[in-house]
Amino acid sequence: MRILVTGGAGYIGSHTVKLLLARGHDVTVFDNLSMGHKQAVPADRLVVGDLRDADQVDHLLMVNRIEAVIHFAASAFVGESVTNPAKYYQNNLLNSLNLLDRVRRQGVTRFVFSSTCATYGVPETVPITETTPQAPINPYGNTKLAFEKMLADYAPAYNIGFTALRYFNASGAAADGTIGEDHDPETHLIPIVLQAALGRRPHVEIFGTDYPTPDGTCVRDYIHVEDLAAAHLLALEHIRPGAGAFYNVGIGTGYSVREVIRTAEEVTGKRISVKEGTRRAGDPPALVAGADKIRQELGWQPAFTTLRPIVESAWNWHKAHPNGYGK
Ligand SMILES: NC(=O)c1ccc[n+]([C@@H]2O[C@H](COP(=O)([O-])OP(=O)(O)OC[C@H]3O[C@@H](n4cnc5c(N)ncnc54)[C@H](O)[C@@H]3O)[C@@H](O)[C@H]2O)c1
Ligand SMILES: O=c1ccn([C@@H]2O[C@H](COP(=O)(O)OP(=O)(O)O[C@H]3O[C@H](CO)[C@@H](O)[C@H](O)[C@H]3O)[C@@H](O)[C@H]2O)c(=O)[nH]1
Repeated sequence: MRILVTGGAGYIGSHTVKLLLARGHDVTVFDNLSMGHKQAVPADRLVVGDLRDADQVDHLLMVNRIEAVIHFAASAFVGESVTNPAKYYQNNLLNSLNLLDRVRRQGVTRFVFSSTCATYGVPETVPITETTPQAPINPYGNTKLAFEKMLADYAPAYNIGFTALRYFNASGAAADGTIGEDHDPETHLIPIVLQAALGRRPHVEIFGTDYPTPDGTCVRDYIHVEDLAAAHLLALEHIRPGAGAFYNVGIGTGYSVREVIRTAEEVTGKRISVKEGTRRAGDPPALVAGADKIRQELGWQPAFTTLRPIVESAWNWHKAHPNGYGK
């Protein structure tokens, strides 16, 4: 398939591009490199540009005769979305709408969207299923939910088929060590903990120890980035024009911030210094996936089902690339 991958030089995007290429797809990556890395994708696949430029997007769809779009490009930090919501509405909603309108005009009928468990807000029950009411508690989640709704309205009207994958917390790195997670600034827990283990940070701050969870710290479902990539391939294969589907993608087990730190200490053999801090705005206490639907309907099967091998895979990358992709 001829596929346009927006945000394909980013963390999850680059792992998905790697898998798509390995399966023989014809991939064009479109990324403004605001967060992504040109080293994360083959040079001959990368087009540097911004989704704001709808004409460039339109041109790419046309000249490359694109058959499917996987849309990763977004601003994706929960905390930042609370302090700078304008950035999130511009990038995640308006720029995504630009893309979707050009997709519509060019008659592309397959669209896969990176949604998030942040659309559920503070869920009434855990694990979260796809029918759990969506009520985001941060601007990031609001923008992602709004775009889900746009897709649902566009699909039958314009014969676009879509799958929205609601990822839980992406983590880990490629098994062959070639690509991994490198954000600047880094805000995600696992890379921060591993940077502390490498001595590149003095300590890890725990954002809140008074949550209604077993040890008082937030609980998340960490899903390996290669298992996420595999979910995109399955999604592409199952899309039907004019119809949409929503799937949670997680392992179904939650780990607290303290458990992540403890696991990282075991994996790295290093003591990690911890500072107990206050809550970060916009964080729900516990997000754990009920992911039976994607297993049953798409036959998705994660290779990583517990935290430890996920942290090991991330550690292999961070040890080998202490400066990430470098400057
Ligand atoms: N990381 C997670 O745990 C997680 C969980 C749920 C959902 N998601 C979603 O998955 C997607 C990918 O997340 P990630 O962690 O790989 O993030 P990332 O920041 O590593 O990747 C996003 C990529 O999009 C690019 N980009 C951003 N705005 C752009 C624009 N206007 N035009 C062109 N390129 C642009 C960035 O340069 C970057 O390479 C995002 O949509 C995010 O909201 C991530
Ligand atoms: O230095 C840190 C960093 C994080 N945390 C906590 O660790 C947990 C995980 O945080 P983080 O790794 O920043 O991920 P999330 O905030 O859960 O957000 C990620 O996961 C979401 C799905 O849950 C995605 O939608 C987002 O794009 C992605 O950034 C949260 O409870 C944080 O409060 C800390 O205690 N200290």
